[in-house]
Amino acid sequence: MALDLDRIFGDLALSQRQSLVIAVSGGSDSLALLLLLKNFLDLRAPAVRVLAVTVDHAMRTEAAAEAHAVATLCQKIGVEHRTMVWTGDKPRTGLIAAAREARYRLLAEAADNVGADTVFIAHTMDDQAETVAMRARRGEGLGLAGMARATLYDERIWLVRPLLQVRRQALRDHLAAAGIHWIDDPTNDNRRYERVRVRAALEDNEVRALADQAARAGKARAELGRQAAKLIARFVTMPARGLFRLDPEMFDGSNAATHALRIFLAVAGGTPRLPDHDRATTLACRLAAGPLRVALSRALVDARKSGVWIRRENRNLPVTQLSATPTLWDGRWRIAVKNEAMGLQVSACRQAGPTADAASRSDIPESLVRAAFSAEPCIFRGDRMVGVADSGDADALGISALPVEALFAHFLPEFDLTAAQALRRVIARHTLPPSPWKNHIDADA
Ligand SMILES: Nc1ncnc2c1ncn2[C@@H]1O[C@H](COP(=O)(O)OP(=O)(O)OP(=O)(O)O)[C@@H](O)[C@H]1O
Repeated sequence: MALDLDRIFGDLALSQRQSLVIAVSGGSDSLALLLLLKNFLDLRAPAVRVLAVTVDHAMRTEAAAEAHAVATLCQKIGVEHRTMVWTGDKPRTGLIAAAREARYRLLAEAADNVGADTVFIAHTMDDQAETVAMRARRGEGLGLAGMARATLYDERIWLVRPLLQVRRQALRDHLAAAGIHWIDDPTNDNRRYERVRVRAALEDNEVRALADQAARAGKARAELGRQAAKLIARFVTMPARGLFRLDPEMFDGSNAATHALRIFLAVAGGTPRLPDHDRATTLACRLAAGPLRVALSRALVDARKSGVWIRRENRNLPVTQLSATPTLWDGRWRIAVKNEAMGLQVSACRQAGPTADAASRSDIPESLVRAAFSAEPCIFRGDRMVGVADSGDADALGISALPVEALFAHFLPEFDLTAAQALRRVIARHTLPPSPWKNHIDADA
């Protein structure tokens, strides 16, 4: 059966983009994506510039020749190609995860170089089914949504997966019909990997069922995010540095209220994952009942008459030497210094600071403003405090400090975008780029 290009790509907002990157390993899936995308653009958006990128992880000797084979094919079909090599030392443990991290970094770098905000990757329905099966085995609730059809990388580049509804065999048939050979990655047969074992155990008819289940779970998660975004817009504020106020009215027993609570616990605590679902649900119920003070997932929740207040728990705050390469401090701030030789560190302020504005408002408890401030980042030289990390004093020393939300900063699946945008309005950060899928319903719509 011929693959329907409009069905695969038709809902993507491509024509207003000047350039796109496509990640091509040389395997069947990404080669097929390359041909299909090229055909689609020739028909529907011929002005868009396409750059195919192959990452050579410098881990197998054949990799350079494989990248070269992709380059040759690209030349034949009139697509620009670039090989990006992962240079530098490889870690002894966690090599696969490090390679993946390096791959996305290099793909994003290639995209930056051509002014593209979109990188196409070729995950298929088979990959999706395997992902969901693996996550189900580990008991990950929200993970059952699988991979999103678009994921925002480092707050700026969309990783787009247009083939999540296409079977791998259909792609191979397409390549065979075009007389194109692909590379078989030997790790695909190595039973040491969980994914390979899961793949082998999946019956053919289970693949579609699991992918459909993932699509339904993805929709449900997006809906939960939209409901939570509405609650966030209505009930959440950040009246002082590092201090969130959730209106007690928000806690109406809904899943959306629990979801919003989990988001702010993660953001205040600087964690890359949402806190445990069941513990957060219990907490949301207790918050509706009355005053309470409890720590969960590095965040401290203080429920008073004046509101439900959330801030970073004042424990285990790191002390980090500053360098020219930005460090993620406490999962909450990205901080760098131009001149490493100055010997500056960042650690928690630990003292009352210039927060008089907020504290002078009678409805904001001053003790909480001070407590929240003391867990914010300050710059130190030895024992002497130089200033708050994002103050003019620090700026004058060549320090750059940007708040980040570890929860959403690195990989943000499209189904969490609406909630992330609502959060960013609360903390007054610029909004994130809209999904490249035209039919995404965002909070702004
Ligand atoms: N070496 C590479 N160079 C360029 N693109 C690659 C490379 N390896 C993988 N990709 C891209 O990523 C897609 C997914 O590849 P693969 O399934 O091997 O990665 P993965 O490790 O499972 O990815 P993830 O960890 O994101 O699920 C490929 O179809 C291709 O688009």
